[in-house]
Amino acid sequence: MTNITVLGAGAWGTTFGQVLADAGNSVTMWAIEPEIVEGIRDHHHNAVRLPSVERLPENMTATGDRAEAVRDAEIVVVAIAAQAARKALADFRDIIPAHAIVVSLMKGIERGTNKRMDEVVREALDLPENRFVAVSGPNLSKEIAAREPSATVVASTNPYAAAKVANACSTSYFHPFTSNDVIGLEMCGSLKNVVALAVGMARGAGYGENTAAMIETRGLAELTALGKAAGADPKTFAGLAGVGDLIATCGSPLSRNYTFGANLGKGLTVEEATKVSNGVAEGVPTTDAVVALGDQLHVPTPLAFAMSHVLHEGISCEQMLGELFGTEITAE
Ligand SMILES: NC(=O)C1=CN([C@@H]2O[C@H](COP(=O)(O)OP(=O)(O)OC[C@H]3O[C@@H](n4cnc5c(N)ncnc54)[C@H](OP(=O)(O)O)[C@@H]3O)[C@@H](O)[C@H]2O)C=CC1
Ligand SMILES: O=C(CO)COP(=O)(O)O
Repeated sequence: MTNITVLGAGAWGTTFGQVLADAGNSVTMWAIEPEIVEGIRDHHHNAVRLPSVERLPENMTATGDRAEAVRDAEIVVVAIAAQAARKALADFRDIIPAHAIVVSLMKGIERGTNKRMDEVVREALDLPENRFVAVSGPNLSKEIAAREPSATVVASTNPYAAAKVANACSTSYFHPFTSNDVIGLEMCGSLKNVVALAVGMARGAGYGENTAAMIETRGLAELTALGKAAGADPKTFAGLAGVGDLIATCGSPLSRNYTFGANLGKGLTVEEATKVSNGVAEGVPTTDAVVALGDQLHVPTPLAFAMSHVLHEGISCEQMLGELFGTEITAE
């Protein structure tokens, strides 16, 4: 049994907490909102973020006190909305135990700095590379919360840390694979959200399978090119964290990014789609960061560029699709 603390009791943080508890660990959730803390601690229920689970495991508790949350942690899992992570983690910088492994579940690129979450977490906590682990894959929280069979990828440049975290989250229904490609994992998880926005938009506008397949495949080419330029292993993009997560996220209304895009395709404004979103749609702020990262790495990002015009200028789905390809015919 390992003492594990999860920072952020959102839909995925709480679900992953349940996975860790099911695997036999002692799990402490940390959340800001007293209502969420009391719900998990006193009633084993997160009515705000994960109402579909009636009773969370007994070996799962919660606190709003930062020092108490991490005091005995051997593993600290971060599941905070990506754009808020740096600021939220600053308060934990001096209190996380010296040898604890820190795991990021987040899928986003920081707007303004264009940094991946491995970079943000390590900078915010002053964490050495060998204590950082990323987890990413086709992991729609509601399905895993219902204990439906799923797999994920656990990546670290330190094989011992990856193995420790993989063992800690292995259950009969949740199967972790390990990898050493942290950059690839981060790029896949973040960029697929932008692709899901575009696919959702096309679906919301009424288009079918061909259009969805076109966006997903061109999106995969875009995220692979950008990932390679950032230093990722191209093999990662063909795996669970790449194609796997694209299939899950671009194909399900359980995805907040897909749903956000679908609402845009149905004619809602960005403000209206934000209001009805059930949790964070990371692709929205990440879109600008992907365009900026593309400029920085000299990689064309037509899909992210077109989606940034949707988000900032309100262009239609037809216009967005029109922007994906120039008039010139090129080799695939
Ligand atoms: N849901 C899913 O299926 C999956 C999600 N992910 C990724 O995991 C991350 C978290 O997602 P998820 O839990 O679903 O999102 P939710 O929208 O359900 O929750 C977001 C979490 O971030 C916290 N948060 C937001 N702002 C702050 C802040 N300033 N300080 C501290 N905490 C803050 C929220 O706290 P509060 O509740 O108090 O607002 C909440 O715990 C995202 O990056 C997402 O892409 C990855 C795989 C699957
Ligand atoms: O990352 C996810 C599934 O793997 C969840 O997607 P959303 O954040 O769009 O809900």
